[in-house]
Amino acid sequence: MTGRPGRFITLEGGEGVGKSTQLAALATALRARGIDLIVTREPGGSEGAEAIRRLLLEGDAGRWGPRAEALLFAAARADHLEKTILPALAAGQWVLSDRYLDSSRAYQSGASGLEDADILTLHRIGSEGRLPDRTLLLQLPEAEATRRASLRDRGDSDRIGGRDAAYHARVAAAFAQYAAGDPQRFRAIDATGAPDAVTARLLDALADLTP
Ligand SMILES: Nc1ncnc2c1ncn2[C@@H]1O[C@H](COP(=O)(O)OP(=O)(O)OP(=O)(O)O)[C@@H](O)[C@H]1O
Ligand SMILES: Cc1cn([C@H]2C[C@H](O)[C@@H](COP(=O)(O)O)O2)c(=O)[nH]c1=O
Repeated sequence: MTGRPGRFITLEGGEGVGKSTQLAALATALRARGIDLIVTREPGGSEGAEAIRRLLLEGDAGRWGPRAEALLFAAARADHLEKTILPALAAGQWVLSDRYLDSSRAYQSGASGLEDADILTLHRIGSEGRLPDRTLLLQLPEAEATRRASLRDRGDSDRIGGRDAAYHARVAAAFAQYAAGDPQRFRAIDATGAPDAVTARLLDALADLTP
């Protein structure tokens, strides 16, 4: 126990925006400021949720329809929250998560056509509607995101990352819309430029929460 409240921070964005790179850099910078934290990810972050991750991301494009996919993401999130996120917060740790609810809103609703209200209902049932204290949305121009995603995947993208450009454009537009609708929780971060410059922007966006 640190005596200070744990904070729940999520990093969101489309493919290739640099979430993994920035999560690692942010964790290092926050630890250097004396913050005790864990780094986690979705889908995954607990034993059960990692098993669901494999179901979701491996296999044929048509393995799951949009509804089954949304239910699986919600089930994985429920386990992740219960087994990993809530215990860490209760112990006073910060939790930095690579993706969370807003990815389901952007991918399964905004891009796949389910209702946002239905995704939020699944979240209420599965995860008591728990929201992050701050959501950092990394944003890149489409061409740069595509370039970085292909560097990352080297021709071997997963079931969802491999969807077409129009799908990923809808994901990016949905993220932007959700961020604009909730400026208290979201901060939109320009992810262009050198990694260190992006990390500095992320730290600025957490300045009101850091000790
Ligand atoms: N600021 C940056 N400038 C140039 N290249 C970057 C930058 N940040 C990350 N990259 C590169 O872009 C690719 C994608 O980065 P990364 O894996 O961090 O992002 P992501 O796709 O959002 O994360 P995830 O793997 O969690 O989906 C990697 O090859 C990484 O080295
Ligand atoms: C949490 C979550 C994720 N997705 C998608 C987004 C990505 O294509 C993959 C995860 O891969 P990453 O390299 O680990 O980012 O899953 C989704 O569609 N819905 C979600 O709720």
